Amino acid sequence: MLSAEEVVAGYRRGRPVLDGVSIAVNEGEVLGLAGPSGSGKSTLGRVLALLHQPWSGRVSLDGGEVTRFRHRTPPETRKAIGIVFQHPRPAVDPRFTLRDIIAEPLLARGESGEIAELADEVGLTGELLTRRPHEVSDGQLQRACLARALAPRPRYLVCDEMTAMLDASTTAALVRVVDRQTRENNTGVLAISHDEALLTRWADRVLHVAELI
Ligand SMILES: Nc1ncnc2c1ncn2[C@@H]1O[C@H](COP(=O)(O)OP(=O)(O)OP(=O)(O)O)[C@@H](O)[C@H]1O
Repeated sequence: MLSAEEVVAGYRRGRPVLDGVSIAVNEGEVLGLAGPSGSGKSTLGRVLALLHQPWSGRVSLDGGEVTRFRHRTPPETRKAIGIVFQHPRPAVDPRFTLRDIIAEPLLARGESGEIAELADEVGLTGELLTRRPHEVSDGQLQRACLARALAPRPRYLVCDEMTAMLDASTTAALVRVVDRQTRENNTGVLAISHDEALLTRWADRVLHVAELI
């Protein structure tokens, strides 16, 4: 289980965005997180992915506290929690090919054999892998970002408005990829979206940020 307990977090002193929020994502489930713009969904996703350190409260992985920035946690913890953002372009190095983008987390561990398999999993064909970000669409780049997030085979995946920029067919394709991960690898997913209809179709259960206090 990946959980946040009584988290207080924000960006400006004395103005918490999350004020005593608790949430738990179970293995093998898609938990939807809904709420209006500005309600703190992304902040909570970043707290769970260890990219935003809370002022107080805890983040726990299987009951063990991991409340630290990613770079200060052991590699197993970093590997266990992946994240995909709404906007793929700022999330990638524009000089890299899609293949290099997907390979990045694997090369660090000396494993490159899985790249073709991952690319196939997210629906990227061979020739596309040789292109750089400016030569592909947002949807194709987001597929690469999803493959990169899945490369370390994370046990939990935060999808922060992952499909908000994408057309209906790419949205459906990426949701299917994440669903397969959930079923086959028992990955726990936090699906963040302002689109309640999408969450109703996709998630096993849906929570609203306002309910978490
Ligand atoms: N990097 C930041 N610096 C300062 N304030 C921020 C930062 N990121 C978010 N905020 C503020 O924190 C509040 C919550 O933002 P957050 O992005 O977590 O909400 P959200 O529910 O995900 O909204 P959206 O769907 O619009 O992204 C907002 O008032 C936002 O302006």
